[in-house]
Amino acid sequence: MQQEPIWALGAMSGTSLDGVDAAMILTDGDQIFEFGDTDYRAYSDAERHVLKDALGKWPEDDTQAALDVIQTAHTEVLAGFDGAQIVGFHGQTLAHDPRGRGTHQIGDGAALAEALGVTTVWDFRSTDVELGGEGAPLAPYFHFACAKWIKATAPVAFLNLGGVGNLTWVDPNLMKPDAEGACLAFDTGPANAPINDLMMERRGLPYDKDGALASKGKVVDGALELFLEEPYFRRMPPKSLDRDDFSLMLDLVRELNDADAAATMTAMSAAAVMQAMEHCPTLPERLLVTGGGRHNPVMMAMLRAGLDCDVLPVEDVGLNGDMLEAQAFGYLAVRVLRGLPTSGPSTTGVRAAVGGGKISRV
Ligand SMILES: Nc1ncnc2c1ncn2[C@@H]1O[C@H](COP(=O)(O)OP(=O)(O)OP(=O)(O)O)[C@@H](O)[C@H]1O
Ligand SMILES: CC(=O)N[C@H]1[C@@H]2OC[C@@H](O2)[C@@H](O)[C@@H]1O[C@H](C)C(=O)O
Repeated sequence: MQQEPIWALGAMSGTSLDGVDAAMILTDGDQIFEFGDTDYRAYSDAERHVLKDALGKWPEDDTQAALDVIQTAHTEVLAGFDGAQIVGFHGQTLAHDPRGRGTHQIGDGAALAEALGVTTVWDFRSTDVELGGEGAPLAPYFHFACAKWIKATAPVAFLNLGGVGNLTWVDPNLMKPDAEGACLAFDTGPANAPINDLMMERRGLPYDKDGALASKGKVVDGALELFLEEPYFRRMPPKSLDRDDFSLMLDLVRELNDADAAATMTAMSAAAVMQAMEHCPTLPERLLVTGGGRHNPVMMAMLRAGLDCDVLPVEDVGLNGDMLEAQAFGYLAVRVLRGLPTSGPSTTGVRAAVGGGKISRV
């Protein structure tokens, strides 16, 4: 039975620890009806420091200071929205080891629900991991809805270039995202996180703005080839990564000058995407790029040079690449509320479609 669409407010704090993205979306948990207001709340340097210190920590560790930062920042930004009927609260991933210790997001959804007076869905990844899935990526079912929203009629792929990269191949001709053959999704490899680490180490800067440093360097093939020998690329999807799983990249460029190191690392992230495309059932006509990496012209040019399909920022099809993840968690919150699955065998590798997420009602 068709249910009424409701306004959901999604919030995401990503691996790059820059701040909280928040966005409204009108959905019935199946279709997207409308995108609404968005906002962003940056972390102060002190807050970012606290969060950085907590990366890699597990539930038994003391992460109270980081939790306080997450609760404060989210409450502040989300309280500025009117009309939300439900909140989707991702929280902050501190550690992700789905085949080992599990996955760990901090964020107290019950406290947030109480502070905002709005029912909140949170802890989206644990159930999937407990049932044998990767717990990530979770945006794919939302990407499927986006493919319908942009009225795609042929397979299309979404690429999120955040700290880590993730890809969703979608066949919009199927009815539901959990139908067999509708989605294939996985993390491609490192995207911006190692480049940011290099910039911090070599230049004391948070990132390579507009690929300025990479554009002055040359790609060193030997280092790139060594990188591509990493077994992750040959593992069949679904598969997922933690932010620092590829910290070895920094060692591969240790002897290179700053510009060559930046160019080579940017090429590594692009090459990881090219490897990923080989796993897709078909080469899509369009690769729609979201996340901060779409602002890096060097990375985009490398993708365009290496792929035999159109490589476009999602803005070219009317989506907001800064807010797609926040919108995704609003969309997923409505799916959880309505008992619809949020992941399945082709997105996280979980044995059967599963609806993750706790609901804290007010
Ligand atoms: N103009 C730009 N030039 C180059 N890189 C950029 C630019 N703008 C953003 N970036 C990169 O994008 C990153 C932020 O991307 P994004 O906000 O998608 O990450 P995130 O959501 O935290 O990550 P994830 O999706 O892995 O959780 C920055 O840290 C930077 O590396
Ligand atoms: C464990 C975790 O938080 N993973 C993030 C991270 O950032 C990008 C990539 O790695 C993706 O797997 C995921 O986020 C997006 C929003 C997702 O779940 O789809």
